Amino acid sequence: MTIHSEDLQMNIYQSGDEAAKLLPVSFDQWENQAKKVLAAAPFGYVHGAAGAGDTERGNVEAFQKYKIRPRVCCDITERDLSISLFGNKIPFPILLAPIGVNTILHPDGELAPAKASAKLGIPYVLSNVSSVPLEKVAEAMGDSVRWFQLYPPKDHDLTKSFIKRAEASGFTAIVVTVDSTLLGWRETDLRNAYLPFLTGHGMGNYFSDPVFCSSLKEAPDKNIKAAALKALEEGNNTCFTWRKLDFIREQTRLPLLIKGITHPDDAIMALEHGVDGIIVSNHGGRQLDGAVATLDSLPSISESIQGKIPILMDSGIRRGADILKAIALGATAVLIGRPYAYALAVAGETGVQEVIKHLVAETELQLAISGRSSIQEVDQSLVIKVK
Ligand SMILES: Cc1cc2nc3c(=O)[nH]c(=O)nc-3n(C[C@H](O)[C@H](O)[C@H](O)COP(=O)(O)O)c2cc1C
Ligand SMILES: O=C(O)C(=O)c1ccccc1
Repeated sequence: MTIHSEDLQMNIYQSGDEAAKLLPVSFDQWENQAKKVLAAAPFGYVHGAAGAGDTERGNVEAFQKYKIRPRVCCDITERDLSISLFGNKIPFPILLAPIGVNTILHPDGELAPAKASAKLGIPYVLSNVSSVPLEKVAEAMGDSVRWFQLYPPKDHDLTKSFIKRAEASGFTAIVVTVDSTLLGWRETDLRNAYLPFLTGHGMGNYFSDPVFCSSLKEAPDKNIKAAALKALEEGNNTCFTWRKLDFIREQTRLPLLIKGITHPDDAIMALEHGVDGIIVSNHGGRQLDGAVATLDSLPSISESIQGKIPILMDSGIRRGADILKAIALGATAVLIGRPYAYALAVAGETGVQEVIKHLVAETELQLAISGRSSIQEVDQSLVIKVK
């Protein structure tokens, strides 16, 4: 999809009285509307963070330490936001982050963001804990680029089964998330006694898996809670080490990415263990409280990787300026989390498309007004650190 930022802007300006009826423009508005349409517990699940919320706040605040230093009198008539990732040309440096349990947000569940990303032409990273099984998501996406995120199960046969199913359904990369072998301390969810998996949300891939089902005493629909507890136990893979990553590496020739890296030494370990890409992430502050912001992690990780494999980044991206700063500090692309989750709750597939279109338009205008005509021209010289 081509997005003409000035046309998009002008359409909104000229909508007059209709403007009030249009979908939100800013992240804050999406969040406020999601709060209105959702019950307190599912809203709290998305909004919540670990512990005191320091990591989550820090992710957002880190962007203020860097300021864009524009150049002027550059020809910015033509703009190009496209990047190349594992042989695919992607129109904008944006992916949809893996977010599980989408049926708590919208009846279409993961089918809505999957279709939205297919229309936009950006990769969709499907969560291991999606409510809709991966085969159904693949069917809805045609040939569009999709990656599968894995919470590495303890059981090696289940691991193999998930990877084989993803390969058979046309997913073209595997993302192993390594920051969540235990669920963080999330006070909002504890207060609401709310864990959506226990009522069967987010279990699409497990409950449809022959290896998983054969490990149960009775079919998942006979005892949803028991089956969900078993799935969560598989995910509580507290003995997951680099050796287990090697096992995953051996199972697939697809590009393998590791998600949840914030230390440069771990980035080097990951490279040595054969990954093809690194996702600098702290899970949007939902796992470890008081942790380093991902933007602050980027320069040292970029330094240690030396351009050998792509570095992607998420956690706290809310605006076009954030995207440019992340790219300036070494990211090839960013993943968007909560902004699309809120838009999904408010307006389903249309909402997801809309929130991403606005982000793209803002990024393009920011790029141009800062004196660059292509994402390839964005490097460290775009920003200065001010505090
Ligand atoms: C409701 C919710 C569910 C999530 N589920 C997953 C998941 O299943 N797998 C995963 O790797 N990350 C998951 N994440 C983390 C996101 O992939 C991403 O790292 C994070 O949302 C980025 O931060 P942001 O929300 O500030 O953009 C989830 C995040 C949220 C908000
Ligand atoms: O809600 C999450 O952030 C999430 O991705 C998750 C789900 C299950 C176990 C651990 C993390």
